[in-house]
Amino acid sequence: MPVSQPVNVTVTGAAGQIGYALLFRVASGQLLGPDTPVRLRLLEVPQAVKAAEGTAMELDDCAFPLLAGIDIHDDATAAFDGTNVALLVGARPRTAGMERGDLLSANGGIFGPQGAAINAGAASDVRVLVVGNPANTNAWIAAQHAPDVPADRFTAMTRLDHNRALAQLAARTRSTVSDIQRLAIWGNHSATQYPDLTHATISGRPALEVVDDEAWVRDTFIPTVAKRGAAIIEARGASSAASAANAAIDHVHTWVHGTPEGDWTSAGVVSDGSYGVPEGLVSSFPVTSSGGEWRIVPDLDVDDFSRERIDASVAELVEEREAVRALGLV
Ligand SMILES: NC(=O)C1=CN([C@@H]2O[C@H](COP(=O)(O)OP(=O)(O)OC[C@H]3O[C@@H](n4cnc5c(N)ncnc54)[C@H](O)[C@@H]3O)[C@@H](O)[C@H]2O)C=CC1
Ligand SMILES: O=C([O-])CC(=O)C(=O)O
Repeated sequence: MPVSQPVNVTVTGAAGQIGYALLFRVASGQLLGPDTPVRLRLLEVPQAVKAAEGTAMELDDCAFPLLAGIDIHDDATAAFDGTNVALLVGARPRTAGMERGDLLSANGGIFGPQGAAINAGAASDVRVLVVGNPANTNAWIAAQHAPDVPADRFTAMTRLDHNRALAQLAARTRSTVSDIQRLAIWGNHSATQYPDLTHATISGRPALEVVDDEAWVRDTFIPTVAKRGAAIIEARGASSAASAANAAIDHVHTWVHGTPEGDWTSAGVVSDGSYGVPEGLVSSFPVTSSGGEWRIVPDLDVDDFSRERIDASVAELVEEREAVRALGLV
């Protein structure tokens, strides 16, 4: 990615609540670093373009030295033309009475064309992060419509789950999040996800030994992390926004700048068949990043409990993929 030339960052759903928490941080340099100017490309549906214009006015008013310009679009082809980083946040949320198939169908109608637009015009180094739910399957749909873009450029966000797990474990063990390494989220960004402590360490000691309470891990830690999105909605009356934006910043920053030596993080990436996850599915794995590429952490031992949890979440991903196929969306 160029350092002196502005990097084009396209954000879809720019007028939504995550968009509002995300754009200012991108423009201030937190996404790509303090030496990289950015040009923002905002994509919204026509009825939300005016709100996006309001956000753009506020971005101007911040006088960010790294912000090289803002373009606002209601057309995906224009919004992704020449884009280097695509943050696909805008999605059709689930509303009362909506079945899973309806949600997949509505989002297939968004992420298929956006994948095609990325295929048609994005820069050759494009990196895509899908935040909009169902994030893994939306990323898979977009990738299916972008045959000329290497599939590993399409990723789904499970960094929020990873960060939630770090916070829960730190609180329980009276440690800090920086003491914790090698925690992992596996599977789907949904309630079936598997937050895995079996390889995690806290200040170098096995996390499970520090916790020393299997029942807490099984009955409290895992469900708390997996259902945190619903708990935030219940408490706030709206879904996670600032923490989701923060995780998107973390995901792309790590992708571009790498993981620290000896540690890893979690991201939804296209499976290469590792750990029995069918090739091609976008599943969360423990991953490292270096040279701008994610790599699934190889050769981890998977115990019986973990195997069962990973398989259950991956089964849900397979079901989503089959439902999308049955709907004729790919
Ligand atoms: N992966 C994750 O960890 C998380 C994912 N999410 C998901 O992120 C998505 C966005 O959340 P919020 O910002 O809170 O929603 P929101 O409803 O506040 O904003 C969504 C925005 O997307 C726009 N939009 C809809 N269709 C679009 C299209 N085809 N092109 C461009 N823009 C479009 C809407 O006009 C709206 O402004 C939701 O799907 C939510 O479930 C939220 C939190 C965490
Ligand atoms: O649960 C939701 O609707 C939003 C979400 O993905 C999360 O907060 O993890």
